[in-house]
Amino acid sequence: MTAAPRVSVRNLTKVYRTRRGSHVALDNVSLDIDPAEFVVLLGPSGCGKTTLLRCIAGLEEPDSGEILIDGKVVFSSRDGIYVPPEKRNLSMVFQSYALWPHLSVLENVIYPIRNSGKSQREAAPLAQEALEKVGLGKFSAAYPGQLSGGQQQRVALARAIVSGDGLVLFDEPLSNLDAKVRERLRLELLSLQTQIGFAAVYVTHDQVEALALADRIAVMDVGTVAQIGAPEQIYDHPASRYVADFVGSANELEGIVLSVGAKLLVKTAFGEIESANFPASMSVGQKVAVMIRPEHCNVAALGESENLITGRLTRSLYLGAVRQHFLETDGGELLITTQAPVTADSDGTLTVTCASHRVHVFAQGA
Ligand SMILES: Nc1ncnc2c1ncn2[C@@H]1O[C@H](COP(=O)(O)OP(=O)(O)OP(=O)(O)O)[C@@H](O)[C@H]1O
Repeated sequence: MTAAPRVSVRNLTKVYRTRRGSHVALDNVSLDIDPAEFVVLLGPSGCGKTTLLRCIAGLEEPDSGEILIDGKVVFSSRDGIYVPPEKRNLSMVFQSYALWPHLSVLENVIYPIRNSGKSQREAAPLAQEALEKVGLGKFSAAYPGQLSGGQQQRVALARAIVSGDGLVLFDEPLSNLDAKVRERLRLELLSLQTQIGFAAVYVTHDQVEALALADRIAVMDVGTVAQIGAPEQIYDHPASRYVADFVGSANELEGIVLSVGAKLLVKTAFGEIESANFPASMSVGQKVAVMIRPEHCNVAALGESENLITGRLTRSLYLGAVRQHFLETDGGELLITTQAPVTADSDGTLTVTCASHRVHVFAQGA
């Protein structure tokens, strides 16, 4: 038997009404989050991820739909139920840390425990233990202003986990921190989550962060969930051009289907391209979008014949872990990435190949 979801969002719609008109921020969104699952809401600015998080938290009241936390209805438009945030048994971590500046680190963490009715004597050791867990045991007497951004976010994390709620909501918690601290905290957050076993809903527009943290990523597109799945599934099998484009980088070109079989043959500006990744409903003559990730293109070896594209190598950039190369072809520019340096032929051109199972084709407009 599988455990009941920690969070169930059912047919949630939220419309913001302003003097300039109304804006549908969430359009019939449904989503289940398992206990101890880490779900990342990913998408560009304005797609509705913060609104969804705030609706789960109870900071925003949806127009219609239902939200259940641990099987208990906390919002239902049909039954007129709206449980306020403090009664939803969840914690939140914000981008701005939201610590009390006049309280010590320990007192900041004690605060939510006291609010839940425990005495100071009961709360203090629990708060100290949470601070030890985030590596700040020695800083309990310090004030937030005396700590670095990363340390302040650790205090916020301690405060979120101390309540023992099974659900923690994160609103871009690492985006104010520099890259190194962000990477460190990502790892710490993951090990805390594994250790404690809370469910996490985490908002970000940073795809690397999403891929690194998530059990499942929900890619959002103007108020809807465009695709939800494990990071590998989202990256390797994007359900639409939008998802393919937003997660990872992609060369995109338009094409027309020439033949449909086990593989699809498409006429593009780069020449004829074969794909083994295409929707079932393709037909000859149909206009399509072809997507090839830069890292799936390799320099063609002698005798190679699959999906060859030749272009003039105009620039190679060394980026440390990878190298980026730009090929000017008759059909436009192609970006490829490699780990090893590449050398153009004596006429300045380079021929690359891309395996057909790495070429994605979508119906135009998908
Ligand atoms: N209080 C509000 N009043 C009116 N419109 C709002 C309000 N809050 C959000 N919106 C609009 O709803 C849409 C979704 O906003 P939301 O903040 O959920 O997006 P987001 O994906 O979290 O974006 P970001 O990454 O920029 O925070 C946006 O178009 C936004 O302008």
